[in-house]
Amino acid sequence: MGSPATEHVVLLATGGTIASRTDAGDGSTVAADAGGTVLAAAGTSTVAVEVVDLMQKGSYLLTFDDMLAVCGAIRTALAVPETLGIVVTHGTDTMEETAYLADLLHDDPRPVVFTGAQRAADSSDPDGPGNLRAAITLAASAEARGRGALIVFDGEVLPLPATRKTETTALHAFSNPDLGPVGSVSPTGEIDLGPAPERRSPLAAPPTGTGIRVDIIACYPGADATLFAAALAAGARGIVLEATGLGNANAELGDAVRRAVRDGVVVVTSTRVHAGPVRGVYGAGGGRTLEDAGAVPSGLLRPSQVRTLLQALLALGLSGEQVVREIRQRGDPSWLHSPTDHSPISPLPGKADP
Ligand SMILES: NC(=O)C[C@H](N)C(=O)O
Repeated sequence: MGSPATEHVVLLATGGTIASRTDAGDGSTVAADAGGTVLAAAGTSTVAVEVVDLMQKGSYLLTFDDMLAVCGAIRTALAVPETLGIVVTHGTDTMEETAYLADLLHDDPRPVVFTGAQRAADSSDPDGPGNLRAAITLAASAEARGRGALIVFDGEVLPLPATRKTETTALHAFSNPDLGPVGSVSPTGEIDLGPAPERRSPLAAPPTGTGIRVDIIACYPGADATLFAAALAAGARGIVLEATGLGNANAELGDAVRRAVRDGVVVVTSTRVHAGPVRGVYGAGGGRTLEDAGAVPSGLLRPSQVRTLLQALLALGLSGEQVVREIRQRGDPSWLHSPTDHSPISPLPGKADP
């Protein structure tokens, strides 16, 4: 990579709105700037930054292999001893997926910090430069070590997992409804971080090109099993139910889940609700029925992130039993809450914790 011999931060540029401009042809907003331009917009930095252009895409266009390529580039950059930390500039739409995958695979104390923008680079008041300055500061800091991957956005530092994009246009694009932010970076670069969470052991890097299919199926009033069956027909090895409430579907989907699990498909129940755990409590097609049919409750993991985890586990070729264990452990609310002072989730009646 020809990295500088002095300590530096590596900026991995992938595109997104932070690198986007208005297309002269059709007026749409498209990723256009290389990483050097994105960095220049942030002004001079006290820390040296090496730019690596990985791709130039809106993050809504990324594939699982693209996400793995980002993780591979992180590993390559961390093989250089002078690398202090990594910044990934990324579209906000699917930052929660790539950052979570990076967090799952991260086996190094040095920080990996994802950031982006809500306003394009050619807007009159872009937010990308400020976000990038904060990300570089954090990636170069000793305070951020040992915390895996982080998202820094609009001054807030957010942990993975359970962080997701919760605003389509507001500058405060991300939140973590369950765990909250872990700290902040002020506009002048002061870092304030809470206690570092205990980390689960890292996953091995899955191979690219496996083509393993994992689909998300939404549950809603009147939903039938048509889309679930279509996913299976398309070859899905895993299905995430974006269920209602505590993780509920209906009797028809419950029957479909039972058959799919019997055929070796991993079915995970997540929820469309923003906060709180998924639990198998209700019958008649609710979460209890789904769990009895063999679905795995995702704990605090929302569909975007548990789909990423499931795809990684299946690509690693783990057994069904191992996949289920990993999902239960990595979504476990008591573990995700444990190292911080966030209030614990109150127990629910009717079903013991998994
Ligand atoms: N704000 C953004 O970055 C959204 C953009 N569409 C993306 O995800 O690439």
